[in-house]
This record gives sequence, C-alpha cells and structure tokens, in this order.
Amino acid sequence: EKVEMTKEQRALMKAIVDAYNRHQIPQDVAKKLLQEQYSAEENFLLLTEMATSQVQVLVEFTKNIPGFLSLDREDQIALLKGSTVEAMFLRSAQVFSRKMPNGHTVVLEERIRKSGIPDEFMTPMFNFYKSIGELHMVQEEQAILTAITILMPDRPYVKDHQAVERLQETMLNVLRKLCVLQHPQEQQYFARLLGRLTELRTLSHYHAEMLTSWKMNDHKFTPLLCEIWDVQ
Ligand SMILES: CC(C)c1onc(-c2c(Cl)cccc2Cl)c1COc1ccc2cc(-c3cccc(C(=O)O)c3)sc2c1
Repeated sequence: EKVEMTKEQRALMKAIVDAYNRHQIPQDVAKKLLQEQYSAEENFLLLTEMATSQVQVLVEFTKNIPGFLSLDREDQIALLKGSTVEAMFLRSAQVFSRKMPNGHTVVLEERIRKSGIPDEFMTPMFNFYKSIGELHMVQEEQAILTAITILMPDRPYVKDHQAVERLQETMLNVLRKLCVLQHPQEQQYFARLLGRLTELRTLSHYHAEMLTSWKMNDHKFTPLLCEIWDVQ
C-alpha cells in the first residue's frame, strides 16, 4: 500500500518530535548525575530529583500532543497518571541506548543499581534497556512511541475510550509508515517496537512493587511524584 506519509502525517510527526526535543531534562539536573558522590541514599535522592524533573518534562510534552488538550480534562489526568512510569522507562532507556558521550550511561546505571531497588527488578529493567538499545530507534520513533504510550485508551479511569483510541490510532499510522521508511530491510520492525509496549506494562507492575519496598524502607518522594504515583 502507499507508504509515503501524507502532509498531515508529516506535520503531526514534526509537532511531536519538536515537543519531544524541546522538553529535555535541564542540563544542570542531568549533570548532577555525574557530580554527586555515590551512596544508596544519595543515589535515591538524585534519581528522585531526575524523576521529578522528568515528570514535569513529560507533562509539557503531553500537552503538545495534537488533540490531547481537547480530551476530557479528567481523562487527560488519567492518561498522564497511567503512563508516567512507562514513558520514563522509555526515556531512561533512550539515555542508555544514546550512549551519552559524557558518561551519563555508566553513571546512571551505577546509581540505579545502588538505589535500594530490590535485585529481582534489576534483571527485567536492564533487559528492557538492552532490548530498546538493540532497536536503534531514530528520534522520531522514540517521540511517537512515547506519545503512543501516553495515549493508551485502556488506562484506569479513562471515560471516553474512543476519543483516546482515535488519537492513538493516528499516531500508530504515522509510526507504521515511519518504521517502513527508516528500516526498509526489517519487515517486522514496527511489530517489534509495539512488542516493547507490552514489556513496558510488565515493568510498570514491577515498579509499583519497587515503590512499596521503598516506602517500607521509609524513602521519601517529592509531592509531584506522590501525587502522580498515588504514594503516601
Ligand atoms: C523516584 C526515583 C527513585 C525513581 O523511581 N523509579 C524510577 C525509575 C527508574 Cl529507577 C527506572 C525507570 C523508570 C523509573 Cl520511573 C526512578 C528514577 O526515574 C528516572 C526516570 C527518568 C530518568 C531520566 C534520566 C535522564 C538522565 C540523563 C539524561 C536525561 C535526558 O533526558 O537527557 C534523562 S534519569 C531518570 C530517572
């Protein structure tokens, strides 16, 4: 069938990629990853700061997804709450696969491994990071896959399923064409990308348990994280 994108699809992709690039973690926050000393406490505090900054970045990105702000207000909140962890796994995965020049990758891995996360979550988490790295996603694919994750119609408490489905479907159509254009040799590349979304669901269940175990050891989160993750 016709593979090249329509004018509308190219405009939609540009809007999403621009929003994705515009909203990055402020460099001074990301730089702290390299500077602060290592201890489980310090690592946890840093990761909490990074996560909080990342949630703010995600909210701004989401508001720029064409059509998102015309959704029902409560559905907008339900989509954000339901997708934050998955979108942040995607984002932190891109940090690893980007092989940050200034050693962020190594340092981020070190800090995650020593932040009080129980070992049983380390393996699935780093397997995911590896599987994302192997896909060699281009930036457009990362941005649209993040938008698709946010626009998941079956998140808890979403009322107008159809409205979200329509938005997500538009994104899926763009992503499918993009995958064919960017990875012409790999027939199933698009299917492999969508397979990562299933892995993200599993990780977000693990994450809920991570939160419980952190809470048990009396770890504190920021007000924004408490609100978005319903902790405390
Ligand atoms: C509260 C805290 C302890 C926490 O709880 N669960 C998780 C989590 C962990 Cl561990 C793993 C995956 C998902 C979550 Cl949600 C976290 C830490 O979450 C994050 C989330 C995003 C990012 C992006 C970063 C990053 C670095 C350099 C550069 C950039 C960049 O975008 O340029 C981004 S670090 C970072 C840390």
